[in-house]
Amino acid sequence: MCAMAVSDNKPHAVCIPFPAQSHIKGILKLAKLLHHKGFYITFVNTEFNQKRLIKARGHDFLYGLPNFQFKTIPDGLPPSNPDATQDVPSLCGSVRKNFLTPFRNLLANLNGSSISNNPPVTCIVSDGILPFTITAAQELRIPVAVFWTFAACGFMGFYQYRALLDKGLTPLKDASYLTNGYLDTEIDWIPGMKDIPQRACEASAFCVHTFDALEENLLDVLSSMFPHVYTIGHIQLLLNQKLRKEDPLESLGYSLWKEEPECLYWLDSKEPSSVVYVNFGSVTVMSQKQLVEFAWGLANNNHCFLWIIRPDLVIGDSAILPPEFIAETKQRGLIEGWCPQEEVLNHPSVGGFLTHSGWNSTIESLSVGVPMMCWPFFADQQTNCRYTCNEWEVGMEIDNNVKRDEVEKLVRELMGGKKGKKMKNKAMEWKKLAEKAASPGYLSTYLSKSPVCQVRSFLSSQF
Ligand SMILES: O=c1ccn([C@@H]2O[C@H](COP(=O)(O)OP(=O)(O)O[C@H]3O[C@H](CO)[C@@H](O)[C@H](O)[C@H]3O)[C@@H](O)[C@H]2O)c(=O)[nH]1
Repeated sequence: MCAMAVSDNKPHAVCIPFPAQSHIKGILKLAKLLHHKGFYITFVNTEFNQKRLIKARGHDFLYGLPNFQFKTIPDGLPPSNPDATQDVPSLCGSVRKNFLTPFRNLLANLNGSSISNNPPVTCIVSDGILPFTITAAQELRIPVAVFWTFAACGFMGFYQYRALLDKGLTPLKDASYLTNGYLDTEIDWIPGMKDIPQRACEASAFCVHTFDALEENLLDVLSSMFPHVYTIGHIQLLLNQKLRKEDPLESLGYSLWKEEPECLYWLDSKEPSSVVYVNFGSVTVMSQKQLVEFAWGLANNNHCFLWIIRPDLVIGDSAILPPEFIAETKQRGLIEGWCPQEEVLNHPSVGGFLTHSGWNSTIESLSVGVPMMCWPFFADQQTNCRYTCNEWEVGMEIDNNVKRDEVEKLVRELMGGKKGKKMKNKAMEWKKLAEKAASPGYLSTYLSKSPVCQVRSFLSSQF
């Protein structure tokens, strides 16, 4: 009688992310919260990503966590660079074709009492973009909560793609449509059920990584489309409250690349709000020419910068920075391959963030009051950028065809101009609202205001 008997009574959540960095991070954070709520957790990675996590964090990170285990499934893709993000379209194709069978087998093994060492599976917590998990949950007749690591605006953007295609509004006919006024076409229809990304409405709960003050109108629309929509708040703020420093889960990290924490010491040596932090996330790539434009844009003003250049950031080759740039900026620039981003954004020396507008980077920046310069690349990033700049008023967009003069000008504005100061004040307002949305006791205020509930009520009531 012992640990096993205690575990036996626990609800058991099988948590599965889309197999890419930001999704793994988001779902792993949610898994930690669920574990804190008393769940037994099985966390499912692809074999490829599990190897990367072990390489970046050491083998021990998989073990020694009570009631928390990692399992793997194959991704069905041919071998690729083990230190680089896999090709996203190929991954999406493989998720559709190859993931259901091994996932189903894994669930059967977890429920096969003779060989498993865990309680029976009681629910699935799945990334919103993995429809096969809904099939698996229906087969086992257990609830499935989908978690969107996108904002509500990003989700709605994806949702509109379908309608835009159906109405023939996209793709654009030719390059002249970029400049002939076509892009000002007003989108004035109300979303209809037929366009909802497939299967999401079959989930037992629909959780979004956002907070209500940020996206109130869209959340109201979403909650009229789905029966159980929950905003989770900025998940790291919840974790900060819940997990004590000595909690073994605290040390469970998320990065597929080895983090280089030395940059935090470098930041310690800088003045408050004096450093531009530059990071394009885990998927964005750029040409060598674009890299050089960013480099000279950063060099041609006097601000310090911390620039994270992933080994696979530049298309088809390793990043080559001009020696003159290195010489000119060596006193005020630091270049690393990957960093503990949230600690960097939280550092008092960071005054602005040049980002690709991935959702995690955006909400991480908003939640600590750091204004942004946005260079969106693909997917939800253009939508996030638009909201960051126009709705939340904490960002300035850089043209896709990036030029050094524009980068130089916008960095200057961001770090000390009138607009930069206004954006900083606004970012501090969002920070307070994000903290409020994650504070104890916030639930009741929220429930009385809107039908969208917080994930905490979902966690305590669903299972
Ligand atoms: O040096 C680094 C760089 C990034 N990160 C973390 O990696 C995540 C990056 O996520 P995100 O900003 O969302 O960018 P992508 O990695 O590009 O994320 C993909 O997935 C997101 C949804 O999860 C989408 O919003 C993006 O458009 C899509 O590209 C964040 O949590 C960062 O804190 C680090 O810890 N260290």
